[in-house]
Amino acid sequence: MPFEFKKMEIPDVILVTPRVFEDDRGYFMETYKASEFKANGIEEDFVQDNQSFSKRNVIRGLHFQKKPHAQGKLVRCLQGSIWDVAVDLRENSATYKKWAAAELTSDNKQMLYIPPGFAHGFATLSDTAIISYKCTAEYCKDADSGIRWNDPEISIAWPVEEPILSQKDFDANKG
Ligand SMILES: Cc1cn([C@H]2C[C@H](O)[C@@H](COP(=O)(O)OP(=O)(O)O[C@H]3O[C@H](C)C(=O)[C@H](O)[C@H]3O)O2)c(=O)[nH]c1=O
Repeated sequence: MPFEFKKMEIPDVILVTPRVFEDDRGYFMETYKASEFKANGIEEDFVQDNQSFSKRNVIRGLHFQKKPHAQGKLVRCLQGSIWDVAVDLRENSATYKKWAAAELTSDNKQMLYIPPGFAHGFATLSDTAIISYKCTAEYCKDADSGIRWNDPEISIAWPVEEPILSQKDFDANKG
């Protein structure tokens, strides 16, 4: 089994651990396989890949796209380490406005699946971090939305105190 799938405390959020094949040259690993993922609760198809580079203490988020452009995301950290967060915004969910998080690093090679209907954000824990993530819907600027990274109703225990934010994310703080 090349992947291990572990449901988080919000069961639809899934932590995926790939099998890493190491040898004298370095390592190889599969990072996605439709048959394995579909058999383990990640049934959506992915249609767009993104990559971003962030400096220490950057928080990107919390972002989501409004229906019918809601995106699921499969996030992994290629360099450095991030603290990745999913917030359940599905109003009929038993875990509405609850959050789940995982530390994704270039060493642990773990991936977090965040389903459509969730907000996503992360904090950069290393000097720099590069993430790559697959999306189940294409970017739609008009559907782009977000909630405050430090929304008191959600109260995420961020490991960063005075984050570096984009103007968009900073302005979200003005409520
Ligand atoms: C997301 C996206 C952005 N853009 C353009 C729009 C802006 O001119 C520029 C930077 O976008 P933004 O500041 O929204 O980038 P992030 O703050 O990294 O946003 C992302 O961060 C959180 C963590 C996410 O999960 C989302 O994928 C996304 O919201 O790229 C595109 O052209 N295509 C895209 O798919």
